Amino acid sequence: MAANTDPDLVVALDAVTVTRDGNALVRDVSWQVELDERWVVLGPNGAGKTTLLNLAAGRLYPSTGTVHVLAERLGGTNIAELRTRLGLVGGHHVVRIPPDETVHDAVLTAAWGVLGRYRESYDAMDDARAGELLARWGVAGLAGRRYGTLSDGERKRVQIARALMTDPELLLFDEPAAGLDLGGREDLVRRLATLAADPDAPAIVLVTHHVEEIPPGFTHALLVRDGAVVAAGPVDQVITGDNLSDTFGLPLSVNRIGDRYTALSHPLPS
Ligand SMILES: Nc1ncnc2c1ncn2[C@@H]1O[C@H](COP(=O)(O)OP(=O)(O)OP(=O)(O)O)[C@@H](O)[C@H]1O
Repeated sequence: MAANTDPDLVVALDAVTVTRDGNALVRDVSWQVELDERWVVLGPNGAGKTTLLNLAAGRLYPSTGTVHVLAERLGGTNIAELRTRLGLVGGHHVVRIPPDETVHDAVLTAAWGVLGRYRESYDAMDDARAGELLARWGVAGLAGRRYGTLSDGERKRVQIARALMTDPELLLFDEPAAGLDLGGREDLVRRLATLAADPDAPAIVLVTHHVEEIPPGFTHALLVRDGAVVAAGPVDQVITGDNLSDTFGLPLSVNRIGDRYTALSHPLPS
C-alpha cells in the first residue's frame, strides 16, 4: 500500500473510527503530528486517549479511515519493523522489566529490543549511551540497583531512558505522571520540558488527564471526549476554560501561571 509521501508527518489519522462490540472507541478522528511537534492529549476517563495512542503506536488498526505512522500506512507495512522506530512509556505499554535486572541493563537491553540480559553482545558505545541516558534522567546513581527495588518515580525515569535508547523517531507517553507524588510529578514535568526543548528530540505525544502535567514547551493539544475531538491546535489556543469545560463536562476555569496550567471547577451553586 502507498506510503504517506509527506516525510514531516509523523502521525496522520484521517477520518478514523475504531469500533468494538458495536461501540465507537474513537469516532471520525482526523489528527496530524509533525516532526518537530510535542502534543498533549487530554480528556476524561474513557474518552479514547489510549485508543489514539495505540493507533499511533501501530498496536491497533482503524475500523474505518486511514492511519499513517512515520510515513507508513497501518495495514500495509511491517509492524514489527515500525515498532522499533517508536518509544512507548507508561500505561498499558509499560515494558515488563524483570525486577532482578539491574537499572543499567534495563536500559542497555533496549538496544536489542529484549528484556533481560542473556547472550547478546553490547559494545562500549551501547554501554556509554545507557549510562548517559540514565544520567540525563537523573538516575545514574541507581545504575547498579535492581529494577524491582526502585520507587515508581525512579522506574518511570528508567523506562524513559530505555525508550530513548534506540533513538526513536516518535515517543509516546501514556499518563507518565500517574501515581507519582507532587515532587515526583514536578521533577518529571521539568525533565519532559527539557526533552521537549531539545531540537534533536523525536516528535512526542503525551496522554494525560491533567493540565498541570503539560510540560512547558509542548506545542499542541488534542482534547477528546466520547471518542471525538473537541479541539486541536496550538496549546495556548486550545487549553481554555470553555474547551476544557466541554471536554470534561463540567464548568472549569483555566489559569496559566508562567509556563504552566492549572484548572479548577467553578464553585457549585448553593
Ligand atoms: N477492547 C475493547 N472493547 C470494548 N470497549 C473498549 C475496548 N477497549 C476500550 N474500550 C472502551 O473504549 C473507551 C475508550 O477507551 P480508552 O482506553 O481509549 O480511554 P482513555 O481515554 O484512555 O481512558 P482512561 O483515561 O480511563 O485511561 C472506553 O469506554 C473503554 O471502556
